[in-house]
Amino acid sequence: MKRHKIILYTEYGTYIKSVFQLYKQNRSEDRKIHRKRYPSQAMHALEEHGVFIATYNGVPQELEDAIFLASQDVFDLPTEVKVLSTSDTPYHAYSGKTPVMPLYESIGIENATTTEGVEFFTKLMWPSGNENFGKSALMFSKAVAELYQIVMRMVAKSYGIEEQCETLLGSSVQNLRFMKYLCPQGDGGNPPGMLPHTDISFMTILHDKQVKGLQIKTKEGQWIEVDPSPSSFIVMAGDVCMAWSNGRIHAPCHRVIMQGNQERYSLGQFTFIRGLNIQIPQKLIDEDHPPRFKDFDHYKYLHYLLTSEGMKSECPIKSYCKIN
Ligand SMILES: O=C(O)CCC(=O)C(=O)O
Ligand SMILES: [Fe+2]
Repeated sequence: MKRHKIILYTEYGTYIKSVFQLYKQNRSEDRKIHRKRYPSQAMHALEEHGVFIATYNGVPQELEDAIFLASQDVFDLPTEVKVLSTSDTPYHAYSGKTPVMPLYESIGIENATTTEGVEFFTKLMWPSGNENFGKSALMFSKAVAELYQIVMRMVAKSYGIEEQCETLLGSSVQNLRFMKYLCPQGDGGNPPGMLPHTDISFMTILHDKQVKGLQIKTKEGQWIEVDPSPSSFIVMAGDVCMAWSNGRIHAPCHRVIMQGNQERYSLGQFTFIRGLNIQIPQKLIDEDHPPRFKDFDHYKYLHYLLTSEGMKSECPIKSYCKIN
């Protein structure tokens, strides 16, 4: 089996630095924490911050170039074609330049780690085919899915729930979304690139073409700007992971603010859990941590988000399945 190197960087702003401080007493010389030595680093980062930046060598430079070319290719299509990307699942369809987020446009491939998923999308966009697009999307999605698995196995090892984790991984579906943000025009105040939110996924892995914009809110309420760098993948817990972990893992609020005069392209691989009830692992329940969430189905939760109750709720995951 191919082994990928993953380094959890801890040097991005105060946000990530505070993760570093946890380990400072054990290591004096370097600020990179290797997976073998500190498998619990991922778990701690997700509990404390809900996010960390992984430097991951599973996406070689050629694939990196190819996937951003693919992204440009899809956004260059006429709007009439892009709107053909519909979905029965909320938040999975094409979304473009809405009045609340006029700079933002996104389109996604469901089941992007499967040939069928990628072919379905490619044929919809390019009925006469686009081999380069299909190849890059599938390879990129598979590589990022591998990073997701590495992270989840690290987390599971720390919690002692390796078996349940494999079941969860077996039911994980990857949706790859291409995102594009225009630069703000004129001087009449900056419209948001993306409004503040927490993710509706189990986990999200973000990667951008090195244009700043993403900001993450700390538990203390401070917005931290994420500095993009090559090979950096932002691993972030979604609301569903928070509930699954019995509230131990934090799902951070984040947003995109466009500043400079460059368009921003980013990629998000969103993991959803299909065909398996989300259930808090027994090991994460004890006297000090009574169960805080009922079992639930991730896709039913997605549909709940569009109900009037879900839309009104300040924290839909809690209104949906929190035990009072
Ligand atoms: O473009 C980004 O970096 C963030 C996108 C995001 O937060 C989302 O799609 O949920
Ligand atoms: Fe997000």
